[in-house]
Amino acid sequence: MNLPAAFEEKMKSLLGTEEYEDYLRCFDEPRYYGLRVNTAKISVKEFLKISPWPLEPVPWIRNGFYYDGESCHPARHPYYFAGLYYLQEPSAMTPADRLPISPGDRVLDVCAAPGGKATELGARLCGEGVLAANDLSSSRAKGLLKNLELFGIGNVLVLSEEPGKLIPYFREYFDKILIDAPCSGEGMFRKDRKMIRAWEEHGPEFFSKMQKSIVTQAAQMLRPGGMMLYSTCTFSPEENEQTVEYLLKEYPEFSLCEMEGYEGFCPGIADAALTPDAALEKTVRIFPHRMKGEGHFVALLKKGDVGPACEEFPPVRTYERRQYKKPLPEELSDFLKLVRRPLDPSRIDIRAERAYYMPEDLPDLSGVRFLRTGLLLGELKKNRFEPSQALAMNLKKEEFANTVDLSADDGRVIRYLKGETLDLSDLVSQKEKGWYLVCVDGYPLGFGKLGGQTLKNKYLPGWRWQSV
Ligand SMILES: C[S@@+](CC[C@H](N)C(=O)[O-])C[C@H]1O[C@@H](n2cnc3c(N)ncnc32)[C@H](O)[C@@H]1O
Repeated sequence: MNLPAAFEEKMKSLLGTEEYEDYLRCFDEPRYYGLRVNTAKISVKEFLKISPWPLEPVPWIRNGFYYDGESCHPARHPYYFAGLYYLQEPSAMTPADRLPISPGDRVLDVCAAPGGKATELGARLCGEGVLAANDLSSSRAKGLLKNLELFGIGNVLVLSEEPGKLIPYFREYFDKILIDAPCSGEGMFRKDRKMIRAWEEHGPEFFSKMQKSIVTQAAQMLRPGGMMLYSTCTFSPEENEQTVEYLLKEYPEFSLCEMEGYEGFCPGIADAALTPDAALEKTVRIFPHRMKGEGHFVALLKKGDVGPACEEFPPVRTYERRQYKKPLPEELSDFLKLVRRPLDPSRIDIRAERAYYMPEDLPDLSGVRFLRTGLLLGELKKNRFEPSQALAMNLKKEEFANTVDLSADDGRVIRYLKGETLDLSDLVSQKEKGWYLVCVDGYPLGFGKLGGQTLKNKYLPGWRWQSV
């Protein structure tokens, strides 16, 4: 294994020469493949009943499992297209799992693309509150939007901004913030050898400056009493303990919190800070030679309360609701009669022929670069309404009046995902027609329009199943 000499030296001083040998040995072991169940769509118990593959629990993550990536291909199964799980390296499941989220929270994921953590944060909101998922890279933010839509998360903002630009809009707005920072990726050397070359171009020093700026910007958007989780997939103290140390120095109202432990977790290294601080032992380091996952660092922090106890949780600021003032277009209200879920009409916003269902209590976002605000319900076309793929993924089967439910081994499922027209003469009568929600084993995949026992395919073309 050809590791940069400077990296080797630092790892030896971090681990000691003997343990460093254990670390090197794990480069010869196979990588781990992980799958995280989308609990917004299916419980872990139900998923285990229908899982097409043997799964082994990731012991420190409630909804995380190992699978055999050499023989199983969960990304090529209809359940993946139904958004029932996310494929994620097991250690990378830790940050979102250890940030406590309650339905109704306002949550910000500052560096969110492609959505490995944001999808879990969104699932735990259970449709209440708001998830703002941001990523500086607008091309990566497109993938983030797709993953959030696939997961069925509708109470979202997908933003693409430099975090400092967001401060005036969201000062002390969020209850929870996750910063999965851009980093030198040392923890991924074992899984992805390309990271070694990247490290040689931009190492810890480069990323540490960026991280300090991101954490201090994010700190200003957290409300007093709120919680922040900082994570990286690297080992270097400059990017881990020292970034946390910097935040604590700049914002003394923050303090480190204990998080739920696991026997393989190592405490953060107090001496790795510029001024050693025992509180840093509350942070967690994950080493690939100590447990079945790649290298990570996770720190959970709380923003101090202000003033006396009665002000501990200042009232949540509310904003004037932007309302669509005119009555809803008839074609939209007709379509919404098929949706069996209480919708608040004042949350429907129509912009440029597109209808959205907006999260509550948003600040005015004019001037922010975004890819999505709210759940895209669909498009108003000439005298008709076309529901969106995002809406199909956000609905549960029982929340739509007309459904076609196919079993995963019915060949029509893959044909539907490929964009083909389906013959449904065995399932529906001649007189049935209109919008149908197509499901696999009870989990929505997308819409189709039925007429004469034939289903016209309305699956989003950009998401179609590609033949290999
Ligand atoms: C470690 S990755 C995030 C992975 C993501 N949390 C996940 O679990 O899928 C870091 C991300 O930070 C983004 N990024 C880099 N600089 C940034 C900045 N200043 N503000 C926000 N995002 C930034 C990168 O585009 C990259 O997508």
